[in-house]
Amino acid sequence: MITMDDIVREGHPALREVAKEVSFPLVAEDIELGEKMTEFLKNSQDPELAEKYGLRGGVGLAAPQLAISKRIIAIEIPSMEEDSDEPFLSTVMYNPKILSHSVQQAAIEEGEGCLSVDRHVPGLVVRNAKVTISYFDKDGESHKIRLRNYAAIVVQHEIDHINGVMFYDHIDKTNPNYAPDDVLLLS
Ligand SMILES: CNC(=O)c1cccc(C)c1Nc1nc(N2CCN(c3ccccc3Cl)CC2)nc(N2CSC[C@H]2C(=O)NC)n1
Repeated sequence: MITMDDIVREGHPALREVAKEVSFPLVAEDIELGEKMTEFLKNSQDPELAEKYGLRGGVGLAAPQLAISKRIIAIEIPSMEEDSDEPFLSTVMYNPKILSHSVQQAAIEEGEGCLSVDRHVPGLVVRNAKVTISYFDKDGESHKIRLRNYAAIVVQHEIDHINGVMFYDHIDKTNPNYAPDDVLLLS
């Protein structure tokens, strides 16, 4: 299973590379990798397992964070309703691509965290509020989905990783809390 020891931290070159597309049909290794990334995110969200294995909670993970320079991301966003067992978004995206996005921008009011960044970096990470994404699933099927708000932010954060971009690259240097007047602040 993937633990925090497998996640590379700032300074590792893989975090600043443009990752390579995967080809289809996927090799077994890339299918298994996606499954292990999803398993990590689920474990990281389980209080007992997170405690037991010392995992930081995450809702997204990109292959470059495992020093694997491939365009693979895993998203595991739990549903907002406490009682529901179904996650809001649970998927492994191969060769994800932002096809289009809204003019409207959004940011997490409390800022963003990253499993590869062992420090608190304050500031607003202003992103597109809505994005249309294309990606392939493990069977090579093509998908096109529209995401908004928190899910859109998470997917953009992970797609940044496969392009060698870190969330703090987006934070305004002179005024980290600068908010464009019509940005949607999510909390
Ligand atoms: C500096 N302030 C902050 O970090 C910050 C501060 C407050 C609120 C938010 C919302 C913040 N921001 C933020 N919180 C998260 N989590 C909240 C906790 N959660 C989680 C943790 C444990 C169990 C289950 C779960 Cl669900 C996991 C996800 N995740 C991200 N990001 C940025 S996009 C990719 C995503 C990611 O997975 N990062 C590792 N940002």
